[in-house]
Amino acid sequence: MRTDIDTLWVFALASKCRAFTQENIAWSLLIMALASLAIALLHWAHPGGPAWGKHKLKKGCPTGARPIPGPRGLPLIGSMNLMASLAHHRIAAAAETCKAKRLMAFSLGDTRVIVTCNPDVAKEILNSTVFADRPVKESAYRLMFNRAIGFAPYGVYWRTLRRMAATHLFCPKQIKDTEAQRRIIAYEMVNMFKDYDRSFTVRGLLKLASLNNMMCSVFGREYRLDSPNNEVEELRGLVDEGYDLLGTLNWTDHLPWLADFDPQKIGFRCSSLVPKVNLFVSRIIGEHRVSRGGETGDFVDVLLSLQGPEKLLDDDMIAVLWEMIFRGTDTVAVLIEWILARMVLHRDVQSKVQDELDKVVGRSRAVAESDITALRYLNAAVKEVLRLHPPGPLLSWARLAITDTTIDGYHVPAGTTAMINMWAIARDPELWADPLEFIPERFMAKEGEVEFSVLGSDLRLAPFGSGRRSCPGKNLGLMTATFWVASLLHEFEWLPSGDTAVDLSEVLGLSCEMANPLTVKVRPRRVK
Ligand code: HEM
Repeated sequence: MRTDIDTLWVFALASKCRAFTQENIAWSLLIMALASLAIALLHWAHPGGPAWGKHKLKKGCPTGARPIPGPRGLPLIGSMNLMASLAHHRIAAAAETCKAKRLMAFSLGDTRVIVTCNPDVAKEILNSTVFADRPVKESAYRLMFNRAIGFAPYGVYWRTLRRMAATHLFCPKQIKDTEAQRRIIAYEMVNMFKDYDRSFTVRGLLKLASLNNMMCSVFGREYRLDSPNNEVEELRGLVDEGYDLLGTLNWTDHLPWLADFDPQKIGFRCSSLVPKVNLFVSRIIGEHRVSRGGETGDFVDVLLSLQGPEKLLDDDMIAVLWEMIFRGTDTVAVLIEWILARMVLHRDVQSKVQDELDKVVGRSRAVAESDITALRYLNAAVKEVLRLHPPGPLLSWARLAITDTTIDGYHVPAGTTAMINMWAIARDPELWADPLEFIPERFMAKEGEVEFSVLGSDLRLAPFGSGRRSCPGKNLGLMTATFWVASLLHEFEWLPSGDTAVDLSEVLGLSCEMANPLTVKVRPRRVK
């Protein structure tokens, strides 16, 4: 408002001054417009586009620094189009065209981005302390994720949260202690699928099962899959809305001059979601406060029991709990749907998994989590699905350079966003034989060989990321998905639906899921 008034004064004074004739003002405006255009073109002419050009003009570059190759995109907005739909495909194609698979630069409006489709460079980025931060994302901040692990700035607070979650939610003992709840949910899923005598879609039930599982670990709430519940329905709605908001490319993150207009209504939607989340989670925290007798059962109890410097404010606690529910729900369900789709498509692989289940478990009892290590072929099939369909093809959340650094011999300035195209790496013909074929056998270690780990040590396939900010829920997520798939394949033969073929098209939001939900029929194979 103040600037508007100041501008009016300038124009009022100018109109009194002879030099400011209408003609002169028009000329000045034209010259200013041409100068802005020239600057925009100068920025845009730099490899990687306007954000890189702008930085070079403002801050310069160390002498002898080569520019990182990459598309220029359009003046001002750069390569926003790369992030439109299926960004992992578009970025891989651009890297191929620019011969910049190792490292490519591009601009998203004012944001400088680097991306790699190479495992060595990915390792350099993910394992460097310089890239231990996350880029600012309006929706993440508005949805409180900057107070939770995922978007907390790298530092003492983030480290405290990671340590706490590692000790009380993700450590092997805690995962073992929550086995019973996953077994009960597997049992409920089996019973529900058994009742379907026609073809059906699996997605809804898988998401509900994952949500119930997280509700139990985090909030200590136990719900039945077969009886609808208002609380679960409400949370499902909140998670879906949050997922949509975080998964949408927000133009104002990259074009700050758009922020006041909120053209995609993301700010508005976040503002109406946050009070609902606050109310929901505070209610559960309140109930725990009343019923606590000093014992630590679920994750809310753990957070409430923290004392001294670790003690969290209520708002921080809400953020941490909401993030766990949020992150733990869809990733697991999305992965299971892809695995089942591949099993329906590749019936020979499905039969091999079932033969192995019959050998290791037999048909007289249900699968237990303790069987999973011995199910080597099933584990190989899960890895092969993670290779072809990583739930986060760009590793979901990018990284941010805290200081200037050098990556693959190129100078990368502080404040640059880094992405890893895990999808492209996992399909690279130079790294994988017949990369588009579904061959679980490639992950079967031969005598004397070490099993391939997908947990972040080998960047040819690291669907949970790597380094300091890798996924803390990877063991829990992988165990849950593998165990539930083992149970579902042990109990049923999975068949195509008849009228709807399995369609492997993808849609990318925060996770990459099947564009057309999997529709199947099942035939029970374990007679009790
Ligand atoms: C199939 C299941 C899952 C997949 C594929 C997955 C994938 C990922 C990926 C790619 C990242 C980013 C890693 C990086 O920047 O290097 C991440 C981060 C994260 N994940 Fe997972 N995730 C899964 C399950 C879970 C579960 C079950 C939880 C919790 C209950 C969880 C909680 C988190 C959190 C809190 C972060 C942020 C870590 C940080 O910034 O320090 N994830 N996940």
